[in-house]
This record gives sequence, structure tokens and C-alpha cells, in this order.
Amino acid sequence: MNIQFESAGVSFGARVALEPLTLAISGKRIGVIGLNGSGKTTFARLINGLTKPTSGRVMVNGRDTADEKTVVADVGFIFQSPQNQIILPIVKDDIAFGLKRRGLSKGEIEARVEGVLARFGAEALADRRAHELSGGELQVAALCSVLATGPGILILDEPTNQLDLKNRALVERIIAGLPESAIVITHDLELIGGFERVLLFHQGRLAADAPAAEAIARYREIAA
Ligand SMILES: Nc1ncnc2c1ncn2[C@@H]1O[C@H](COP(=O)(O)OP(=O)(O)OP(=O)(O)O)[C@@H](O)[C@H]1O
Repeated sequence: MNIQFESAGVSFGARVALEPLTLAISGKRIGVIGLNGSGKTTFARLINGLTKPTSGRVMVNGRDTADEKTVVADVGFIFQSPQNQIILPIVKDDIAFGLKRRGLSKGEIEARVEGVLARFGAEALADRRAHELSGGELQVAALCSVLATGPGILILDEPTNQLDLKNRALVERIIAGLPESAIVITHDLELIGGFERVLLFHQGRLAADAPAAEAIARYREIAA
């Protein structure tokens, strides 16, 4: 992944969600931490074009995120509540949905749906109803729907929120094993504890850009 923030900032009227930020991001794993309202989600939404900068620009793999059509394919976003991500009632139909929109053939779609479920050993979820899934199963289903379309960059917003210990461990293992680049926004400090690069936001500003231990120590000072 190659993400460039070029004086990119976001204001909502008089409220500054993110001060203009200049930053280059590459590598496999990036953690994003900070108190509630510090600008983490705004930062992430800038990367996939869901939020447009009100100043500066954000480039993803050489393309301006203002050009939504091209960037969306590069960046998969797993929302804070995966139940809001799954649109269709049956898991395999939901995974296929994003692929149909990309104009793939029926055979190709079936192969991709099977392949992505097999990747997580989640074949049994194919015919399940999304609203009957557990929190961990929902995370896996949402991941499958997003990963099936082949984004090179994945943004996970609070992926362990509200999960029990078993499902939290599952999600931690999945993140560790992803071949895609992943940006993980979280209050779960253990989840990003091993990351080489963690961005700490505070009051709309980047307060630390450092290995996990250093960024977490700074976060604890801010939160105290
Ligand atoms: N659409 C919006 N309209 C107005 N203000 C907004 C909007 N989106 C975000 N904000 C404000 O911008 C600031 C940063 O919000 P953001 O969601 O990026 O924080 P966050 O660090 O992700 O918080 P949390 O951990 O609670 O999810 C907050 O003050 C928030 O209220």
C-alpha cells in the first residue's frame, strides 16, 4: 500500500475533525489509536474516499481519493458494526453481491465465494442467515464480503469491539494472517501491541507515529 496525505484535513463547519496532515503510509500493518472523537474514523474514511478532505488531498496507490470509483476497489473497509455491512440475508449472496457489481461471470463469482470462505475455514457460513450469526461469525462474513473483491488494503474499524474472548482471539489470528495490508483502528491496545507502526490521534492531530510500545505509552499519558 502506498498512501499519501498531502496537507489533508477535514472540517465540519466550525468543527475540525482532522487538522491538515501530511503523512506517507506503507507497509503491512498500521495501528490507529486515540480517545473517542480524536479523528481516527475520519482519518480512515479519507483513505477510501467515504469522506472527502476539505483541504489538501489523499492519494492511494497514486490515485486521488476524490476519484471515488477507482479508489474504492483498492480499499476494503470493515465497519465498526459488521451487521450494518451485510446487506443480503444469506451470507453467500452477500459475498456474491459485490462481485456481481464488478461484472464477473457466474462461475467466477461462485469460485470466489467458495475460495474466500475456505480461506477462513468458514464454508459452513455460506448458507447461514446473517442476522442469526454470532459476533465473531459476523466479523468473518463481513471480511469475506470485502476480501472477495480483492482489495489490496483493508481498513478494520474496531474489529474486536463487543467480541467475547474466543472470537476476539479468532479476529486477532485472522488479522495476523492477512496477506493484504491492514490499517487497524482500535481501543484494544493488545491487538496492535506488536505493530511496528502505530498512529496516535489526539484532538484531531497526529500525536504520535511510532512503534506500538511508544505510541501506547503516549496514549496512556493522554488518557490519564
Ligand atoms: N459527519 C460529521 N459531522 C460533524 N462532526 C463530525 C462528523 N464526523 C465526525 N465528526 C466529529 O469529528 C471529530 C472526530 O470524529 P471521529 O469519528 O473521526 O473520531 P474517532 O476518533 O473515530 O472517535 P471514536 O473512537 O468515538 O469512534 C469528533 O468531534 C466528531 O464529533
